[in-house]
Amino acid sequence: MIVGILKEIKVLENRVAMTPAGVEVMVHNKHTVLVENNAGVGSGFTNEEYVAAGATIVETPAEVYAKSDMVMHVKEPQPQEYDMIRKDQIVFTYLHLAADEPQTKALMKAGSINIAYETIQKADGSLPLLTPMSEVAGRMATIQGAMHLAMPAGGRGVLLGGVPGVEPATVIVIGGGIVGINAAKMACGLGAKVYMLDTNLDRLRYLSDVMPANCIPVMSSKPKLRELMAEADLVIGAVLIPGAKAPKLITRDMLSVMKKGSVLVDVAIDQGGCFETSKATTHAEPTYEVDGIVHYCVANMPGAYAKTSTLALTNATLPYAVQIANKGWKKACQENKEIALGLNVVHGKVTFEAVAEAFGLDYTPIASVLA
Ligand SMILES: NC(=O)C1=CN([C@@H]2O[C@H](COP(=O)(O)OP(=O)(O)OC[C@H]3O[C@@H](n4cnc5c(N)ncnc54)[C@H](O)[C@@H]3O)[C@@H](O)[C@H]2O)C=CC1
Ligand SMILES: CC(=O)C(=O)O
Ligand SMILES: [Mg+2]
Repeated sequence: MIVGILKEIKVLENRVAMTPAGVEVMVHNKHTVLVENNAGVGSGFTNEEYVAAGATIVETPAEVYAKSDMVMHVKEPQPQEYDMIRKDQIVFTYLHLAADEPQTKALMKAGSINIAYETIQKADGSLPLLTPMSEVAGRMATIQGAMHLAMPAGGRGVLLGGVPGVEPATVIVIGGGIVGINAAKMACGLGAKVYMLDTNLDRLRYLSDVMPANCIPVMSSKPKLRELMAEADLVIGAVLIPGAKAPKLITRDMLSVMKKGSVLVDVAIDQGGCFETSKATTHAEPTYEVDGIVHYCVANMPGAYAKTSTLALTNATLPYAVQIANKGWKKACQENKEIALGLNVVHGKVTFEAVAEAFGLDYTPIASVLA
């Protein structure tokens, strides 16, 4: 198979979908790898390193799309790429379709096979290609929240850990999954008072076992959220219903009980966001203010720490990419249910129920496209 690695074009996105080490593995499996010019530079990999690993450098994204059987990105294809995607081409990347109707329609029109990193799922419910970036984004959420609590950044001037004789800040983490536990670990380490909210009682039991004493896991409910909003200095949104649009848990009226200059970091923004007042921002202009509350809603947070993130992401994606390249998408999906669950749009049909539901489109079960 010919595998094409595209250069990321989202604002200040520095990750790349395959490292030179990954190219070596692909070439060893008898595949041809095309890498767009300078695709790896933001992550510290030169064209020469890719060539030494066996790749061919191509100049333009149009050439990558025109020649590849499977294209790999990190972030979703951008509007200027929609017309380059070919019928029957495999597109393997983060897609986050339930929050993005234009992209869903564009991929349907293209007739491509679109496999989303974020909905590939193991039998135990875990999301192996989302996990590494959730680890990065969770840790980063606390760092960004702490930075934006500084007054020059628009915040209320509270240091997360306080100092001897002065109380620490209160951090609320909504969603106690991978993003949530990583955010809370950092906030606890800095000495904040941390509440973690989740609706899954087993998860709350686990958090209660493993987290330090300054972390308080509590059952998530609207009244509890409303009560905690009044106390919060920093709120981190980290909920997920896999593949679906995020539920809006903090409504605009709830901002009125918050202290002015508090900070909301909506990590779930890639699935549409869990605060009613969230809208996606970029690393170039990451924050805006609503009713005196600072909002940070960057949809590709790990792109800012590209050297760590590219290695973490490609450790996870490569084994799946190799299976798809070795077997073709259909056999890879037939033999590995985890990959089949990544199928979101196939030959114009929406094969992920939550995406179809989000836009009132017809849903086609995966089994019928694999038959
Ligand atoms: N903005 C960015 O750059 C990035 C965003 N993300 C996003 O962060 C979000 C969280 O991802 P993960 O932590 O990996 O997911 P996860 O599946 O590990 O955790 C989600 C948690 O939310 C909980 N939950 C669901 N509904 C809830 C509710 N109503 N109230 C409270 N808790 C609820 C679940 O029980 C689960 O424990 C996803 O939308 C993911 O795509 C992940 C990485 C980077
Ligand atoms: C998961 C995701 O949206 C990201 O890594 O950018
Ligand atoms: Mg997106």
